[in-house]
Amino acid sequence: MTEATIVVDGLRKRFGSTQALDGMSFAVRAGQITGFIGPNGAGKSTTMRVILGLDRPDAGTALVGGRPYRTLRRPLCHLGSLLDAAALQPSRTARNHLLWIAHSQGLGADRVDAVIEQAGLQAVARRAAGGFSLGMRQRLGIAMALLGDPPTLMLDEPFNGMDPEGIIWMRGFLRSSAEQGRAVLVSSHLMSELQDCASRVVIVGRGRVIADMPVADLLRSASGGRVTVRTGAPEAADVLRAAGGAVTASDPGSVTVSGLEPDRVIASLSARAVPFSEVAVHRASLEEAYLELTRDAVEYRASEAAR
Ligand SMILES: Nc1ncnc2c1ncn2[C@@H]1O[C@H](COP(=O)(O)OP(=O)(O)OP(=O)(O)O)[C@@H](O)[C@H]1O
Repeated sequence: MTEATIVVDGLRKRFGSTQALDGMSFAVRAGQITGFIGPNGAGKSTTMRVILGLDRPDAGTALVGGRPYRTLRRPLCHLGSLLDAAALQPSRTARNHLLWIAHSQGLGADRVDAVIEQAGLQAVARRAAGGFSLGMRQRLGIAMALLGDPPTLMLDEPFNGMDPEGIIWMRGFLRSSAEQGRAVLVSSHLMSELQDCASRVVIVGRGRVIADMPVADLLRSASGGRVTVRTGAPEAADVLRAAGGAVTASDPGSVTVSGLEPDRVIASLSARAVPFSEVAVHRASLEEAYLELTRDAVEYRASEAAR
């Protein structure tokens, strides 16, 4: 297993009566995009702020490369982050903004030109950042995160305000960062943005981790092993039950069964000469899997609000 670059262990944080973090623990590994996903208020931003030393936890630890972020001598060379894309000095050009940060970290102008190119900002680098769209600000934030060429990136809602072209660009950027060996933690409350991009997801609700697993496993568990058979044969459901399947839906044109592999479904029907025309394995989208897992966390919030 690759070395973990961010390790969060047992974080707790209370704001007044709100328990924002309630035992948050997970690790982010090199060469992977880890999606950090949860409903509004689940504690994603607070966790990221704690990792950066911007909020102090009531309990627990957050380490970057084995050390607290605040103790790192050149932090931008360890962890690049995008937390609030709107936080800019509006009259400063994008390039000057980057030069200013680079200078404060002992980095040269060569790094500034490199990240302007990596973030696709060449055409607007000499314009005042105050006039940037949110999508352009996100790109400027990405450029800032890359200044120190860090092994780890942590991005809070980087798809916010991006147009479809920007979203595709961002996915490509995240993918190539992971391919280069970086550890990438990306928060989002939209699963669809991370589909086909994250290899692992940490799903959170109510300040703690609900699921932490490879995306492929999450999809497999959410699909529930359901198989739909297109058949008009009335005996199909009974045959599949007799083979050990649980029939979850049955209508004149099809039967849906769980607990049987597609091969077994085909073999059972064929053995009894039951005619069928199609066998389809149900694949859950990441969105469906996520909604299934976070339903309780969301309902909790809704019922709290209703009180
Ligand atoms: N500075 C603060 N003062 C008071 N409450 C806060 C503060 N920061 C966060 N909270 C509360 O802590 C909880 C977690 O918030 P957080 O922003 O970490 O969630 P999130 O998962 O990032 O949500 P979102 O998807 O909406 O950004 C929320 O109930 C929020 O209102």
